[in-house]
Amino acid sequence: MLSGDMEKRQQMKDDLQRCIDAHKDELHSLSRDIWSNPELAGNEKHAHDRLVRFFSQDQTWTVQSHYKLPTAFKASWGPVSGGVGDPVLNVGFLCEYDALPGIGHACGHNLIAEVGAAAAVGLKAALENQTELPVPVKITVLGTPAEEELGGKIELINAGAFADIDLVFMAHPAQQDASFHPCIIIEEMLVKYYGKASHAAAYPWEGVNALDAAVLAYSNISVLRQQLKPDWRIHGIIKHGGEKPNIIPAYTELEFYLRTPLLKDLCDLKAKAEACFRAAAGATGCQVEITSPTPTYYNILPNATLASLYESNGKALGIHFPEQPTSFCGKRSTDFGNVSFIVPGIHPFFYICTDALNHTEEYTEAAGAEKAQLYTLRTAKALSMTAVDVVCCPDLLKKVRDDFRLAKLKQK
Ligand SMILES: NCCC[C@H](NC(=O)CCN)C(=O)O
Repeated sequence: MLSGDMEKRQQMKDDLQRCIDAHKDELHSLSRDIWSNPELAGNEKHAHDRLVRFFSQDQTWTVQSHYKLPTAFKASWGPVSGGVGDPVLNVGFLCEYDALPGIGHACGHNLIAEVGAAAAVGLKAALENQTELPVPVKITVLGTPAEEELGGKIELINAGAFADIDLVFMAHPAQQDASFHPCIIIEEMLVKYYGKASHAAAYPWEGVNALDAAVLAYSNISVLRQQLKPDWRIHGIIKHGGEKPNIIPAYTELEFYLRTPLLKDLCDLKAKAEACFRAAAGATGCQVEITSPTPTYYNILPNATLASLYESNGKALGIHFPEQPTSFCGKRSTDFGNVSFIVPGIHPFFYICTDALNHTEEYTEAAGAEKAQLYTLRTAKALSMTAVDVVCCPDLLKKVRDDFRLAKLKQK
């Protein structure tokens, strides 16, 4: 027999599930439209407009397009319950929608957008008729572009977009369901070599070969890798290697990603990498310019209370959470990590009915397939149900906030 409070929460969870199911075709159309029109980081114009239209069709949402960033948006609803002047609990849901170059939505960000929209619409349905919540509740949906490049969430943090948000939820497609999986710190290094052109056959001795520097740099990093800790990563490309075989390259450009679990390790890895890049310049007589053009993505802070609630709600919906997620490793990164340092939240991973790996063409196909929908909507329901638990139970909200404070202390 459920207690009165539990009975009310269950009724709210039933309401949100019915609402999400009632909107399933519209939600699928939303993510399919985004999937069919892949746009790169910072250029998600169609996705932005489509999501703004999705929320604007319901006049009870207050929608701000081009919110602080050209392709970010904000949709707000509420507050409900409580009296004028009462502190408001602002629950945030994040939508990502940037694709990858050449392979479209190979990370399923179209489904991230669908999960965020569905969970927000579901929570609204659960709250609409509530007049006696512990605190007034507001819902904020943030369209957070450019996760794969630029770090849209970090720009939004710096612009104050998260200042009044108390909880934050999103979920990411993967190969299995996991309420938490470690995502690590990442920093990009852009390396430019400047040499001197000359005819590569007639007067090669007159040239200073920037491609030699690039090749040496790549090789230096490749041998450095043997001496790195097993959970560190460094990987890169030669973005520009020259114009023609008979012109000794005067300019080359390389892009590298450096990843470590902890910030102090990142400093160590950056120093080792920089030594590799400068050695290549010295060996060839080139000048070198080393920059970090995008902000550092932080690791995701865990929140045990939110993760446990998510698992409990997910299991009630039939989600299987493997003891140890095996088929995908944690060596990936996300700008949600930076959000997790300023707002308590969760970023679960969810199965979409494929064993394909992210950032592959097979995953792109899976992210646009009908069979991903059941798992996508189920994830949205679990997120929304978790939000219901927290907004209805001040003790849980306190535990969430305690977890957040403890996790941040452990980072020091
Ligand atoms: N330049 C940042 C790359 C982030 C990228 N993130 C992911 O793959 C996670 C989901 N999109 C990464 O390479 O880890």
